[in-house]
Amino acid sequence: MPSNDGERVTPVIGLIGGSGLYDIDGLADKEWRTVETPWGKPSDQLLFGRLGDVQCVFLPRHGRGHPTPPSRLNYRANIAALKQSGVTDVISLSAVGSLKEELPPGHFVIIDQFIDRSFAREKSFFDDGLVAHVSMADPLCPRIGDVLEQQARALGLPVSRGGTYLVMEGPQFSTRAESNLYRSWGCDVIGMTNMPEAKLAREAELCYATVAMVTDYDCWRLEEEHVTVDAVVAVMMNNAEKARNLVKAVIPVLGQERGLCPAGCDRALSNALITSPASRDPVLVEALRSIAGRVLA
Ligand SMILES: CSC[C@H]1O[C@H](OP(=O)(O)O)[C@H](O)[C@@H]1O
Ligand SMILES: Nc1ncnc2[nH]cnc12
Repeated sequence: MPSNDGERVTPVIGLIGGSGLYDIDGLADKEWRTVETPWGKPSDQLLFGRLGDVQCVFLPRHGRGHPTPPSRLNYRANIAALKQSGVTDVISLSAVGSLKEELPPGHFVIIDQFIDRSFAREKSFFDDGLVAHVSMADPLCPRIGDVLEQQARALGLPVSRGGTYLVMEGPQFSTRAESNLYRSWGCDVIGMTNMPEAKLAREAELCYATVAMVTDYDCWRLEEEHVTVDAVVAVMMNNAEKARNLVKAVIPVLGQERGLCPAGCDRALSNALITSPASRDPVLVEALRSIAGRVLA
């Protein structure tokens, strides 16, 4: 378990593996464990283990074997399960389509912004009886982003720092008009899963960063075949190896004892609750203790 003892944190690293990444090798003392949350079941059991002295928890976002589509993922249970497991820092590993010529398949983008066009998902832990508004101005943790960038460059991986990930509902891929619209908005990559994941991570005061691994050019590039699952999976076989190497390089750095996050991700709820204590729903407050206990008396 992590100790978040005042100003000192012993990090526990959470890894959310996307399409094509259903396991993580190289961990010692591996054990798949069932974790229940007040929001129901996460996508699968969580894989607990350690790399050196650093505790890690891996969750296959769609479940092992990929049974669950993006709109049916229980994002709240996934994030709550990581939080309840003591995770402090989350790395989201995701397959994405490219919306820019200069981001070819095989390229990694350390995302710094999102546009959330998903609409059929539960997006908050908070509800009637306890209302909270966290800031999403900077939705990703720059501290983790720095480490990801340094280690990716040291490994010689093709990587860009910064980029906007457009989150679509799916499960169908985009029409060409949509793809061109998102390009006209200046978006860099497109995927179906990182929202509301990043919003919920912020509400749970988790540091969260995304490595978006380009698998295809979506459907806007006329000289290219439009995206298919087969194409995504073929490229992911390659990307997965690079992602595993990146994770193994990043964990020993991120896992070192540290102070609170300079970006404030781990204190996101400090100024976010608006419902007066007397007006709070006690049942909801009890459920919220697992993710927001720090700010609930
Ligand atoms: C198999 S292609 C579409 C699928 O891949 C991405 O998933 P993830 O972010 O979990 O890697 C995309 O968002 C879609 O869910
Ligand atoms: N083109 C694309 N659109 C949405 N999600 C994706 N995941 C991988 N490629 C994608």
